[in-house]
Amino acid sequence: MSVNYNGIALVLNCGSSSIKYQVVDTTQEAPLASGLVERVTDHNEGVRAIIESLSAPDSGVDLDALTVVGHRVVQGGAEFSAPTVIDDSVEDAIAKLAVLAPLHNPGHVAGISAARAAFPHIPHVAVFDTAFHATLPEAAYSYAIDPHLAREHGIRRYGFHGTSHGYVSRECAELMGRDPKELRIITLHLGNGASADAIKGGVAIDTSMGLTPLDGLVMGSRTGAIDPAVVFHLHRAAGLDIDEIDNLFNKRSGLLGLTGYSDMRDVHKAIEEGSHEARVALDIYCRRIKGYVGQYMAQLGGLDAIVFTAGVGENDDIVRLQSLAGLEEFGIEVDPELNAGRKKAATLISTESSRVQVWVIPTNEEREIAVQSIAAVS
Ligand SMILES: Nc1ncnc2c1ncn2[C@@H]1O[C@H](COP(=O)(O)OP(=O)(O)O)[C@@H](O)[C@H]1O
Ligand SMILES: CC(=O)OP(=O)(O)O
Ligand SMILES: [Mg+2]
Repeated sequence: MSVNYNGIALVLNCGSSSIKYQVVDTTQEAPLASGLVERVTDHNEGVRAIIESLSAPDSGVDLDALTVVGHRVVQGGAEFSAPTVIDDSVEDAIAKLAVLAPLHNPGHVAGISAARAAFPHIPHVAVFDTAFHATLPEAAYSYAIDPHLAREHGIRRYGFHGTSHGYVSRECAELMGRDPKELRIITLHLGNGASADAIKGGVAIDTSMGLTPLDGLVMGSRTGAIDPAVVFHLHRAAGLDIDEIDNLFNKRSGLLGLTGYSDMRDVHKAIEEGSHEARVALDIYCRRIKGYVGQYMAQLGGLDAIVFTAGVGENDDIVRLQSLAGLEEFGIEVDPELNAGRKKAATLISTESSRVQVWVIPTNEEREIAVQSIAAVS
C-alpha cells in the first residue's frame, strides 16, 4: 500500500554536466520553481548558486518552508535499495560508489555537501536510480563470471534511470485504466543517457544498463553495448591505456563519436544536409532500441505497452517511428499521425488495431524524487 504525504521539497538532480532543480509543493501540480544549469564543472559551486538565487526575495519560494531536500543519486550499489536519509556515513558511502558511476556520483556528492551546508537543519534524502532495479531476478542481474569474484567486487547489473522507469510505467498503467500488477511494459528512457526496462506486474525484471550507465542503448556520448574484447584490442593494437578507453567509451562515443554531435537534433540536421555518417548513426540508434524491444517482449512473455520518455523519447517522432517500424507482426503499430511532433503531455501513438499500446509519457524525475523524499521523512 502506498500512502501519499504532502510537503515542499527542493530537488537537486546533479547530472554529469548539468544540474536540474525543482521546488515541489506536492499539493500543487506545477513546481514553485524549476531550472537547469548547463555545462557545470563544479557541482558544489553550481548548487550554491542555485540556492542563492532561490533565496532572493523575488524568487517566489520560501526556503524556510522546505520539508526536505531530495537528491538524485545514480549509483546506490548493493547498499541502497530505498530512499535514504543522508548523514555523514551515507554521504561517504555515495562517494565510495563513484568507482561504479564515475560520470555521476562525484557530482552528486559535491551537490549534497553544498546543500547540507546550506540547510543543516532540514533532512536530506538520497533517491537512487538503481533502487527500482533491486527486484531484478538473479539470472537478470548476474554476469557469466566467477560468482566469488563478482561478489567480492560488487560486479552485477545495477540498472539506472529507475526513478523515471518506475514513474512512467505507473503513469502508463493509470492512463490505460489497468492495475500495474496485470501489465507487461517496456519503458524506453531516451535522454542524453538512455536505457530500456522490462517491467512485469509493476516490477523491473530486466534493464539495459549494467554495472555502470555505459551498457545497452546508444547514447549521446556513450557506446552502449559493445564487445568487451574491443577494450583488449584497443589496448594491444592502438596502445590506449584503461583510462583513455574509459574516457573514449563514456565521453567520446555514441552519437558524438559517430557524428561529432551528441544532441539528436544536430544528428537530424546533419542528415538533412546529406551526412551519410549521421544517417548510419540514427540507424544504429534505432536498431539497438528495436533489439531491446524484441528481447524484452520475449523475457516478458508478451507485451501490453511500450512507453517512450525523456528528451529524445518525448520529442523525436522519427526515432519513435523508425525504432518500432516493421513490428506489426508482433502487434505493434504506431500511427504516424498520432506520433507526429513533440509531446508535452502523455499521448497514445499506436493505432486502434495495435495489440500493444504505444505511449509517449513525459518523465518527471524531480517530482517523483520530491514525493519519495517527503515519504521517507514522514
Ligand atoms: N526536439 C528534440 N528532438 C530530438 N531530440 C531532442 C529534442 N530535444 C531534446 N532532444 C534530445 O534529448 C537530449 C536530452 O534529454 P534529457 O532527457 O533532458 O537528458 P538528460 O536528463 O540526460 O540531460 C538531448 O541531448 C537531445 O539529444
Ligand atoms: C544514469 C544516467 O545515464 O543518467 P543521465 O541520463 O542523467 O546521464
Ligand atoms: Mg536524465
